[in-house]
Amino acid sequence: MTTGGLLDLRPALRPGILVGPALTRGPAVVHLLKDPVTGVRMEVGAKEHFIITRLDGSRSLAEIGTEYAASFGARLGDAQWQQMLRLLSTRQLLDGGRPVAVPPAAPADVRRRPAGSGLLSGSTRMVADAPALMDRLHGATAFARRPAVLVPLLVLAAAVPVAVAVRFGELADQTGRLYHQPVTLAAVGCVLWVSLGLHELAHGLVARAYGLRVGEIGLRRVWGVMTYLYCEVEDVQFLDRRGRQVAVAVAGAVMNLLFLLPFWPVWALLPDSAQALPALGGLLLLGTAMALLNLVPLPPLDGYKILGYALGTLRLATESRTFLAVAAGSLRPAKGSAPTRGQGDARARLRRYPGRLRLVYGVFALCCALLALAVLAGACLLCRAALPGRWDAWTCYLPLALIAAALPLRLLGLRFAARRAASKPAQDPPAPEQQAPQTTPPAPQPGTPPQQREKGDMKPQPRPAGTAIVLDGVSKHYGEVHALDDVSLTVGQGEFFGVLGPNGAGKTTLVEIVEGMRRADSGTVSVFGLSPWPRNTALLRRIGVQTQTSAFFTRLTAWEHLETVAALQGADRTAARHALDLVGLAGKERSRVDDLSGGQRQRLALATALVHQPDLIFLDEPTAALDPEARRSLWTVLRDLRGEGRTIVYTTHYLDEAEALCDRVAIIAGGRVVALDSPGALIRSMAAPARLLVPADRITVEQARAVEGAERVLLEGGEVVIETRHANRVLIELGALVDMDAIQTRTATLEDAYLRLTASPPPRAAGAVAPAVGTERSR
Ligand SMILES: Nc1ncnc2c1ncn2[C@@H]1O[C@H](COP(=O)(O)OP(=O)(O)OP(=O)(O)O)[C@@H](O)[C@H]1O
Repeated sequence: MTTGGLLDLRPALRPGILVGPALTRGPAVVHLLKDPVTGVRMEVGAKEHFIITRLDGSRSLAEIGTEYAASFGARLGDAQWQQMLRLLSTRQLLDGGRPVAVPPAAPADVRRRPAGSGLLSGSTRMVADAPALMDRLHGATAFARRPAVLVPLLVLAAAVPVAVAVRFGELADQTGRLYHQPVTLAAVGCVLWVSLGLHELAHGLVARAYGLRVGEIGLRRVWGVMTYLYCEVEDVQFLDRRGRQVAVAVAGAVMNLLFLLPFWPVWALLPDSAQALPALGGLLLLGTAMALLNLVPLPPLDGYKILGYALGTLRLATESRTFLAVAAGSLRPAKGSAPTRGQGDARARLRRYPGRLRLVYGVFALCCALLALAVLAGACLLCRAALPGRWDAWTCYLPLALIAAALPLRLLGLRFAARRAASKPAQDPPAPEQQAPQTTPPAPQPGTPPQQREKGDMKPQPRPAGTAIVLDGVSKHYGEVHALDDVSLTVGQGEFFGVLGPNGAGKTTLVEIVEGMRRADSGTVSVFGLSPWPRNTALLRRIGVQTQTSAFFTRLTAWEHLETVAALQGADRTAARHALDLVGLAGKERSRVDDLSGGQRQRLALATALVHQPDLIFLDEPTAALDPEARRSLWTVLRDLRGEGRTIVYTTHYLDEAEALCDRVAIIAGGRVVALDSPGALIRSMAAPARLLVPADRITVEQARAVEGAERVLLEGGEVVIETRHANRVLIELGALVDMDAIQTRTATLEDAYLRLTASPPPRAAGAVAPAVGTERSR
């Protein structure tokens, strides 16, 4: 590939691409990017953002490069520009690039009712055209946005909690009486339910006023005990001013307080003997409490969003937890005089947090702990107030007693569920986690050609935000063989995570421990917040495992096989159809399994792992033994899966595949993680030289050696290969000797980085090579 003219290009970002302001996630500064056509969201680092915001069609890459060098003190090489452009192009973000592949509209029940969403939990869309409704409401409420109306309204809303505080005694007394009037209490509950609906609409209206879109309005059911109106507001984090983001989030609570205003004068004017007093007093007190409780900064309440927006942080709670874990890890007492490897890593990670963020995450964690204590204390006081006098002496300890009783019950429940799963896994009810509504991102269009390799730090944003897998200090040995040694890593939800390493490195052991098929000797493993060992029924349905030796019902047709697997998994025929379509076997449903080609069987194995729509998929070399074309077309399927927001853990020996597909890879050698980063970052970190290839009949080895900047010259086949870290300079020099079209540039690949990293693996503990006798092996 020739590079001449690259820096003269003047690319532009496609119009309409949303680029968000700076946010902090963990110790890093990131920006969100969203393609409004495909709905795909990504996170980019500050440097990528710097470049992307300058791609306006008027500036050349050379000019942007100069600005970049002035700001970051480093020049971007051709290889980096190529990576960046390729990445933007494959993500269809460049103007005039590949036509945008608009994802097909998924059927409403697929979008709104993912696996686990049912009668008791889930969401139902209530408004056909939510944006149009919001437009009309926006017009109708224009008067309220005038400062002359808005400011007094806000003052009145703020006055409501003050008034409640002043008249708290009377209101509490009347609320107490309300609890003895169940019918009136239910009526008050209904009024508050209406207030909750208005709360959601208020979020939508303020968002609409700032030009945001309301995606959907509907009813959400939670565990069959609660139903409430929701209004999905999109892209709040893309608003350029934090004040506006906060305004969208705070609007709901303000609406709840405004809703109470008309009831105040009625309540104040009623005589003391009026029968309606408990209802009105209860409404005012409970309505205000509802509004204020919503402002508590804990997820998923509005107060948490407000705090995140105000501080400009992403996933504050998760990142605070991570920060605490890192801080605790760095303090862990060392076994000997020197810090342990894990402790050293934690200290290095801790140093990456700037002082302000340490304060933010630390204070947030502390406040959460205090809030939890305050809630517990509040519950104790409530018990004391609500229960009859003779219990007074000890009723205040009731919440504590309940928590103490709930813990062993919960543990018992988990054990029971695990045993049940072991005996008849197919008939377990869906896990509650799975029933929680979740947004399925649009899948890329079927048939989209396989994308090119994607490197660099730009990663699609994991959806939904959160962690899928956390391993902390995991070790495993088989007799004398230490298969895993103090492995710690985290896989984000929605991440495509590669596990690479030479034979015997410990990959299978690692994956099997996460799957819950093996028990770690030490360390902790958590999958979606739960321990996978012993086999955890709540996790079984969220995990799909594809192995190279997937068992098939070979005498059945592909469709019968999938239908059978779906039935065993408790999934319906729609799920089997979805899985079959997803892997591109739609035309093969009538073929018998043993008549399928190797590639088609691999696809069927994938469909088998997917049939119950798991959130986390383990893939073990799904493209092994496939021809190049079949491999590439399976890549498309895997990308589609990734596009659906699923988390994928991918074990492979094909490094080109890992480079093309994975957001991050962990390279394991000798039972340890020797590198963990995005393929692009790993390649850069190894600073491997670029290779320039010139046909041997155009240049001699001696001439090539004489070129300034050439570090190593080899004769490979019919090519003279020049290795250099100064490809630009060498290219210019070579241009004087041979025609530019004859030069091919090969930038460093993940394979180069991998070979260097695994060249001298850390020594495995005693007896690493010889497998121990008598231990079990399941794969
Ligand atoms: N059940 C077992 N009993 C004894 N030793 C084992 C057992 N399972 C794995 N090992 C050893 O543990 C080490 C790690 O094995 P593991 O299968 O996890 O590596 P791997 O990276 O998956 O290898 P491959 O690339 O061949 O699949 C190897 O030295 C292996 O011989």
